[in-house]
Formats: sequence, C-alpha cells, structure tokens
Amino acid sequence: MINADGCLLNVQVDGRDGGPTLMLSNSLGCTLQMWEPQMRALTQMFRVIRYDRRGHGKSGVPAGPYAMERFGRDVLAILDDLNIEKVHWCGLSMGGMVGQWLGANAPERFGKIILANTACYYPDPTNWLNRIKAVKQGGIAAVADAVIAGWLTADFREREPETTARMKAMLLASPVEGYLACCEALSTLDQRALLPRIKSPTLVIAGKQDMATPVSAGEMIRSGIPGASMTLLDAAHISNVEQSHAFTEAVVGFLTQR
Ligand SMILES: O=C(O)CC1=CCC(=O)O1
Repeated sequence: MINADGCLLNVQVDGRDGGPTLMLSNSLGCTLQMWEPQMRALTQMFRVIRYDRRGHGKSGVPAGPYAMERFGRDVLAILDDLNIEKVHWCGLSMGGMVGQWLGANAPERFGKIILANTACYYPDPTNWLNRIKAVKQGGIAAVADAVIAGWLTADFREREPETTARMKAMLLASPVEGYLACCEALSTLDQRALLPRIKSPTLVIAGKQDMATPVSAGEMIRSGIPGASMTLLDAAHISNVEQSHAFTEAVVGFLTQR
C-alpha cells in the first residue's frame, strides 16, 4: 500500500527488474485485474506497475468528489514512493484521462503515452448525472447491465460468457461511494486545453464499437496532441479485454518502435 495524501493505494509491481517501466491505469468500475489479458506479454518486456484508483478495489475510499488532478497526483505519489523517475503510460478510459493530465502537468515523468478508449471532454454531462442518480437510488446493480453492454459488444458477451461474468462481478464489487465520486469527476471533465501541452510520443487507441468514448472522442484527442497517432480496434469500450491480442500488439509495437 502506498500513502497518497492520506489515501492508501493498492499498488502491484510485476515483471522484468531493471527493464523499462510501464504503468497501467484502469477504467471506471475496474480494478488492476482488468489488465490480466496483457500481463504475460507485458511482464516479459517491462516492469509493470498497476494500481487501484482511489475509490476502487483494495484502495481507500475517501469522501468525494474526486478530480483529475487528485488522480494524477496519486500517480506521482506512487512513482515517488517506488523511487521511479520515469515510466511509459497506458491508461484506458479514466486511465487515459489521468494520462492526459499527467502528460501535460508532469511531462518529465513520462516516456511514451497510450490513451485508450478515452475522452478529453463530455459536451453533455446528462449521462453521468443520470448514472449518479440511478446508483444513489439502486446501487451499482441498477446500472450494471447497461454499463456491461457498453464495455463489451453483444457478440463478445455471447461468445465469452465467463469473461463477461468476471467483468460484471468486478464492476458490482466497486465501492459505491468511490464509484459515485469518480462519476462526479467525469461529469465535469474538460481537458481540451491540456492536449497541446502533451509533448510525449502518444498513441490513441479507439474502439470501432465504443459508444462510451467513440472514435470521434479519440480523434479529438489525436488531433489535439502534437504528432499523436491512432489505432482502431474492432471492440467496444474495454478493448484490452475484447481484443486482447490486438491491444497488446498495439501497445508493444508502439512502445518498442524507435
Ligand atoms: O464505465 C463506463 O460506462 C464507461 C466509462 C467512461 C469513462 C470510464 O472510465 O468508463
């Protein structure tokens, strides 16, 4: 556990000692377990840091609302505690939003940056406000089926019922207060002004079937970050699970290219 401004964060380090370090950052309602499909390949090449964002998994759940800056400073606290100067970053969804904040505000700590299935701005907060209301009334169970339908395509859910059930169990196990505090941070998200300040080589990954953060949201990020490139995957929102091999290939290809 690492203490970030009084909140204990669950951090796990695996993989190659002395190799380049890659930090992975989760989507809303997910724990560090969401990266299992990538771990075998990534740990052969990198030292891999995973963590549970505050309000999630085995990390603390301080009172909300939270903010992107707080999530970013939590990451810097983890790196300082581990005595690691610089890492590559791969964040999916909320993890990609934290990556934008870090790339703009702590550029010296980041080598290459991967922003997967993410957005820098929600023009209309209604979906988040409705979700907050529903979760306050009925818990995460009230929104779980709709969220899972956004995470994974119908084809995948039919083909992979066990994986789908595991993802749903992970979502349902999220602490309600932490989930709500993150939804509040998402309802006011606007990081458009940060994008031109990101100078690290950046890859944007988007899912062709992603309705939560559609290709157009990825394109807005790609066009805002100088020199960024984009890869499209045949997946919904949690593309590292739905297209695990293609996702891993995109990450490894980008991080190893000179
Ligand atoms: O969980 C969802 O519904 C989709 C999502 C948006 C931001 C995030 O982290 O997940």
